[in-house]
This record gives sequence, structure tokens and C-alpha cells, in this order.
Amino acid sequence: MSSPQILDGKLVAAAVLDECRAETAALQALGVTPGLAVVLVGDDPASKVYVGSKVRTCAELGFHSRKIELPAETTQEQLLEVVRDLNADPAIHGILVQSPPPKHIDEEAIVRALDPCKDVDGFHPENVAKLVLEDPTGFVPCTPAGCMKLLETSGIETSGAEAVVIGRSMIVGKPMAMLLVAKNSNATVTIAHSRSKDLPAICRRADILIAAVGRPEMVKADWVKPGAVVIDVGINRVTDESKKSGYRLTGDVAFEEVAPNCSAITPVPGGVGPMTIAMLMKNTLQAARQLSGVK
Ligand SMILES: NC(=O)C1=CN([C@@H]2O[C@H](COP(=O)(O)OP(=O)(O)OC[C@H]3O[C@@H](n4cnc5c(N)ncnc54)[C@H](OP(=O)(O)O)[C@@H]3O)[C@@H](O)[C@H]2O)C=CC1
Ligand SMILES: Nc1nc(=O)c2c([nH]1)NC[C@@H]1CN(c3ccc(C(=O)N[C@@H](CCC(=O)O)C(=O)O)cc3)C=[N+]21
Repeated sequence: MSSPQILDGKLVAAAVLDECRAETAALQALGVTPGLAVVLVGDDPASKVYVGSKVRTCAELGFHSRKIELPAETTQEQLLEVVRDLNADPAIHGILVQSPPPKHIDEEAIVRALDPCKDVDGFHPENVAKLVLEDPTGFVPCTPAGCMKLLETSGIETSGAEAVVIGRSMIVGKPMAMLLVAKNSNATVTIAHSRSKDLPAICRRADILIAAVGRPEMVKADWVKPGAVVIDVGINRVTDESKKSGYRLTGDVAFEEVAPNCSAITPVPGGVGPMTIAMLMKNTLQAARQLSGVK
């Protein structure tokens, strides 16, 4: 097989961020500075990395941003209070509470407390409903939105394609499936999960395979139809003594063996991850526009 197209998330994300930069300047000229608040409860090292890069990207674009780091012992009521304050803060247009929070926190209650107009993650029930209704005033979760953007900009046809999504989380799998089946994409979608029978056979049907599982290198070469497009959402830290950090990042797809078999594939890192951050910035701009009444 000829070598596959490598879907370069860094490159596409940079183009999205360029658009965002121009739009930020235009909004600022109208007196609106987009503002994003990122809330992190506890000290998970991976979460710290992501939160750091979100805040850094805000600075690069000229957004106002707030990083709110709370100790792991923060109570449900204290976190709700933080969310309520941010809901009421006119300088903040987007609020992201990093997932997952510590176990004693009821994440669903926190998400429901967010002002849906500031819910740039698209997790609030009102935004979930708007996604299903294909109402563009809602916020689309950043990771699946980033996957769609990568497919679009790479010229990959979704209409009529058989798409298989492995994973049914509210952050990736379910919204991904909704976007693929929506009227502007028109894929035929299968959602697989841990109870699915004969996962390799289901995956082999896919023209477009999306892996969002959290299991390092689970998807093998013989799970993939020759010529398929493979989007690897997985970000897994695996021990690697040869690295200074002691770990490396790997996806849910066994890249080395799968890549020669497909027509296009995303790398990890440098694939879906950077797209997630770019789409978060896009969603924050949408929130700033909608909240300030600018067209
Ligand atoms: N690139 C990015 O920006 C982002 C990357 N991620 C990464 O994507 C991956 C998935 O994240 P997330 O959706 O939050 O994870 P969750 O753990 O919430 O969901 C994982 C899904 O995979 C399914 N699953 C687990 N094991 C198997 C198996 N053996 N066979 C089939 N299905 C299985 C689960 O099924 P069931 O429902 O039955 O339990 C579940 O639906 C992770 O690696 C995460 O780090 C996540 C968010 C953003
Ligand atoms: N409320 C909430 N919203 C999220 O969007 C959210 C979340 N919680 N919890 C965790 C996941 C994960 N996530 C990533 C974002 C960027 C990269 C990313 O930029 N990855 C780089 C590498 C980063 C590194 O080196 O660790 C890459 O893939 O190239 C990865 C993962 C957002 N998430």
C-alpha cells in the first residue's frame, strides 16, 4: 500500500487559530475582549498540562483569561460558588471545568450549573439538545468538532461513508457520532463500546474509524479496512524509560502497523489534541459574539 496521508492537527489548528486571531482583533475594535475561565480541581499532572496550554493559547490570541486552580479537597458547594461567580462575571464569555473532577464532586450537577451561554465545552443539556437539533447557536464539544474540522480541511468525504465511533462518552464518542450523522455530514454511523460484540469486525466495516477509548494501541492493523481513514482521539501516557519524563504519549491506535493499511491517519501527539484547543478558542469567540450581541 502507498503511504497514508498524515492528518496534521498542528497545522490545521494553526490555521484555525489564525482565523481566531483576526476575529479577536475585530471584536476588540468593537470593545469586546473574549474572556475564558478554566477551572481545575486537584493536581492531576496531565490536566495541568492541558489547562496550561489552553491559557497560553488565550494569551497568544489576545483573549482575557483566568486560570482557577482549586485544591482536591474543594467541596461541591465551593465549586458551585465558583461557577456562579463566573456565570455572573461580564468579562468571562467561556467557562471550562476540566474533566474529570475528583470523585466526591458530582460533575453533572456542576455542568448543569453552568450558564449554557458560557458552556464552551458543550456539555450542558441545553447544548447537547442543540447539537441533536443541529441548532448552530449551541456549542459543539471541542474534540469532536476538531475531528470534523480535520476531516473537512483534508477533503475527506463523509457523505454516505460508513463511520464507526469506538466510545460513547459525552465528551467525545456521542457528540462525534451526532456530528457525523448530521445533515451536513451524512455519514452512516455505528457507535461501539465495551459491550459491543466482535469489535474488530465492526471496525472493519468503517470507511472512517474514530477511536476514543483510552486504551493504548488497542486498534490493530487487521481491524481496519484497507484504504480507511483513521482518527485517533486517544491520549494515553505509557511508561517509557528512554524518555526524560519517564513516559510517552500514545493513541488508541497501533499507529506503526495500522498506518500502512489506511488512506489517512492522525498521529498522536500532533493530531486531534491541538485541534481540541483550537476549537475551544473558536467556541469562546462564538460565546463572546453571542453574549455581546455582535453579529
Ligand atoms: N485529543 C483530545 O483532545 C482528547 C482526548 N481524549 C482521549 O480520548 C480517549 C477517550 O476519552 P473519553 O471519551 O473521555 O473516555 P471515557 O473513559 O469516558 O470513555 C471511553 C469509552 O470507550 C469504551 N471502551 C472502553 N474499553 C473498551 C473496549 N475494550 N472496547 C470497546 N470500547 C471500550 C467505553 O465503553 P463503556 O461506555 O461501555 O464503558 C467508553 O464508552 C482517552 O484516551 C482520552 O485521553 C479525551 C478528550 C479529549
Ligand atoms: N472540560 C474539559 N474539556 C476538555 O476539552 C478536556 C477535559 N475537560 N479533560 C481532558 C480532555 C483532554 N483534552 C486535551 C486537550 C488538548 C490536548 C493536546 O493538546 N495534546 C497534545 C499533546 C499535549 C501533551 O504533550 O501532553 C497533542 O496531542 O499533540 C490533549 C487533550 C481536553 N480535554
